[in-house]
Amino acid sequence: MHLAIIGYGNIAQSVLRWLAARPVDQLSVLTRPAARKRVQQDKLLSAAAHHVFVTDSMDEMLAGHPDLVVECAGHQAVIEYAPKALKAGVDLVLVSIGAMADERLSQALKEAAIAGGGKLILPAGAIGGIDLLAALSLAGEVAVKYRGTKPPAAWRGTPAERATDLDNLSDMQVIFDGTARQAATEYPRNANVAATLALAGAGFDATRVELIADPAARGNRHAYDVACAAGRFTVQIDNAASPENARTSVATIYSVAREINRKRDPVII
Ligand SMILES: NC(=O)C1=CN([C@@H]2O[C@H](COP(=O)(O)OP(=O)(O)OC[C@H]3O[C@@H](n4cnc5c(N)ncnc54)[C@H](O)[C@@H]3O)[C@@H](O)[C@H]2O)C=CC1
Ligand SMILES: O=C([O-])CC(=O)C(=O)O
Repeated sequence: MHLAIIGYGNIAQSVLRWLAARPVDQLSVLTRPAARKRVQQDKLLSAAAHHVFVTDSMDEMLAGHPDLVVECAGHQAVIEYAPKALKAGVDLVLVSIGAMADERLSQALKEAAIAGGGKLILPAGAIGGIDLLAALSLAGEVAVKYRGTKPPAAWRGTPAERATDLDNLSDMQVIFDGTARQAATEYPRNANVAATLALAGAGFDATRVELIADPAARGNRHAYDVACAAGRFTVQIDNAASPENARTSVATIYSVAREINRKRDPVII
């Protein structure tokens, strides 16, 4: 298998650490130009694959004909690179799924997938139960309410800083109440789960979202309720935060790992 990864941050490096136990044949990594030399020297790469290529050019990456591209670099990188990969006919795992809240970008990605033949794969990321939600939403209208809770530090550098004094919170506080579209747009590094639920279920405008800063939180809690004619269910996960990026839950890393296995294994679940 030839795996290509866009970005070389917490998720990318953690996935490569996991790959060392079962390396891929070829690995291409797309970094920012300033990081390319440093990344080339990282021993994680040679442990994760038999042949390694590091580049800062998407065209160069696609010229190697990867079997699967995994984007884990953020919403701006989705705009820059995702349509190109799909147009080239390569399957793409979109980790920064909240970028799909932009209708024009979402439409452009679908059109690129149709034109090129690459599949746009939307992973479960930090949440679970997406299989059931997507199935039930085929049976009729679903009502979905999501609550995302993280420690105050995970909300630094976001609009939550204007809503509350993150450094002096003594109790949990709702820092956002609105739609999944607003949440994914205003919190691009913290509300991808809201977008995942919206895409699997009721859509970006009907999915209700609360984001909460909680000084007592030890990790990232994602909880949601689903109600529809075919049934009701509730999911709650208390995710451990990634050591390298407290905003990102460890489950996200293994959701990417699962998508890599789904591409290379004969039996998939
Ligand atoms: N679907 C889900 O449930 C989740 C999705 N995410 C998404 O995954 C993204 C990555 O998460 P982490 O790895 O924890 O973040 P990170 O900040 O540790 O790593 C992102 C890396 O991408 C690089 N990058 C950014 N723009 C780039 C570009 N144009 N070209 C090449 N490299 C670029 C950065 O330099 C950085 O090294 C987040 O920004 C978030 O949008 C994160 C958590 C959960
Ligand atoms: O990793 C998580 O806990 C979820 C996250 O950041 C997001 O939804 O963007």
